[in-house]
Amino acid sequence: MAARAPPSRELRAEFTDPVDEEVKLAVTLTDSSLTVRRISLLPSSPSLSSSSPTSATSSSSPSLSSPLVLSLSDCVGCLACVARDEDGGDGGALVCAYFYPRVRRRWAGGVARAAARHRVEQRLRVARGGDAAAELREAERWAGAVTRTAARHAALAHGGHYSQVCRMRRLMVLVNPLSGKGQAMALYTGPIHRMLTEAAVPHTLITTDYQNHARELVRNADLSQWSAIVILSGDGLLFEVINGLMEREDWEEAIQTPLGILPGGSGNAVAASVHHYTEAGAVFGEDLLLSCGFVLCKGLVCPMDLLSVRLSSGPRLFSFLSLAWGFVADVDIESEKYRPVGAVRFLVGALVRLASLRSYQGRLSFLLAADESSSVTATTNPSSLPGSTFCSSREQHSLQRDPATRTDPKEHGPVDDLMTPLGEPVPTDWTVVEERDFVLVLAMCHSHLAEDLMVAPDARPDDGHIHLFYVTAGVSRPALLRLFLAMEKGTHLTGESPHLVYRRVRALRLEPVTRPGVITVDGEQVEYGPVQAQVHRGCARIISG
Ligand SMILES: Nc1ncnc2c1ncn2[C@@H]1O[C@H](COP(=O)(O)OP(=O)(O)OP(=O)(O)O)[C@@H](O)[C@H]1O
Repeated sequence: MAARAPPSRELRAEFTDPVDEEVKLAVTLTDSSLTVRRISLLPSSPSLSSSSPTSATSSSSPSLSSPLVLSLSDCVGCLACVARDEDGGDGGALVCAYFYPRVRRRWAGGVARAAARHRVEQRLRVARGGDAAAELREAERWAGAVTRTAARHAALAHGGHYSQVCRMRRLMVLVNPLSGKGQAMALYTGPIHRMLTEAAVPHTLITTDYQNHARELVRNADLSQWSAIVILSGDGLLFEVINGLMEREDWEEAIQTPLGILPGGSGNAVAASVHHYTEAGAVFGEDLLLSCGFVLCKGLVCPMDLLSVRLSSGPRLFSFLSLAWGFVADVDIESEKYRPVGAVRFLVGALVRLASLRSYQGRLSFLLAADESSSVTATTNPSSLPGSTFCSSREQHSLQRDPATRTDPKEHGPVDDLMTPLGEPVPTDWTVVEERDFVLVLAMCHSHLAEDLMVAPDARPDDGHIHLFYVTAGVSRPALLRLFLAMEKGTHLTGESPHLVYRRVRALRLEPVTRPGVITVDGEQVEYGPVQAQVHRGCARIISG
């Protein structure tokens, strides 16, 4: 076999088909692809024989079949190994390259759906020459070249915004065996373990035994041993991990540990968001798992915003996803009882709650993002609601924002510089919403609230915005249902519903008056009462790309 490296950084060689040693394969590796052509022996043809890379017999000349072009952007890794023949003897050295290109499949009914990743394994056998060690070295040389070129291709394609997960240390893969329908372990032992092996990603699997196990683990872990922490579960386990990291003395360094997510829960909001950021069409279930597994193997890391959430009592929380009150929070908590049906639990819960639709009284204030239009419909308005911390705009102008001096000195994490303490009026540059009756208030940091709920299509992990939505009372049941159905494709914002308001903000405060009620942070129920949050841009890091 004659391998050479022409000036164009191409690598060319002739391999044989692992199934049929008689079949020769002409292989070319460029910066962007691996191309494989079968070399077939045909009756002499002057034009073909002149371009042939191999010698041919006197009665026939080699021709190249149409090429199989595999894009390195779809490659997770490439390994070298020794094949075994049927008797267990040395079957030659193999190069095994693993690709996950997107293909469009169809529903049984013939309706087109988004392209989903599927696995393609390309095996090449080094031509036998009698020196098994040299053949294995050649296979390793090719496997290394394919792996390095694919990694370089991924880094270049995504630009300087992304860094790469260190391959020298291990991934900590946390699995909640009870998440979703209780199938998370099967997802690991199936496609995920295979993918990580193909990508040669060293990792250690840890299953959680109880609630807050992951939180304790990461709070006390020697993080220098781990390249990233990956969650194969629902968003609840990610909530534990982020808050565990933020509880550490070395929180500033700890929260820089790259975080990866694989969908194993029932909502899988962050996994669906990570897939959305790849700019591919929506996929669900195992297709989403493969997409997130692929992103994980590529290992590109970008900054991720966190919300600092303050309740009227207790320590502050760090949120990466959502803060909800009203319809959405009620559905999330009430649908727990339908957990065995998986993601459909939210739909069932929404229909049940829709039947007994109610409104919730309270006050909502926020600090608009700098690039939001100042001509907002929400305006300041004095209130006479009980327990009000509202003050008129004149009163607000006389206030100083001095939050840094009001935080607990023992508290870990970034200083909340946009909020005044709960119980004091909001700063003067905040907007107080005139309406007092809401059907829902929902603040989002990512695009998706569930696999099939694209609430904030334009959200990006580090855009520095809280995507705030609220629906005011008076919305009809059909209109609210239409709104949620439109969220599957993210078209609800173009529907011009007079009851739906969307604002990009940097901080918000919610003061519920209706009691009892439910507030959730990242899908976890928290103390009911006044709550406020501000964004800390790029505070954490997520494997995305
Ligand atoms: N072994 C365990 N036993 C009991 N609870 C656990 C265990 N491991 C994790 N938990 C807790 O279970 C809760 C739900 O977990 P998780 O979010 O992973 O799954 P899910 O609720 O099915 O998914 P989603 O959040 O997408 O709906 C979390 O609050 C987590 O802290």
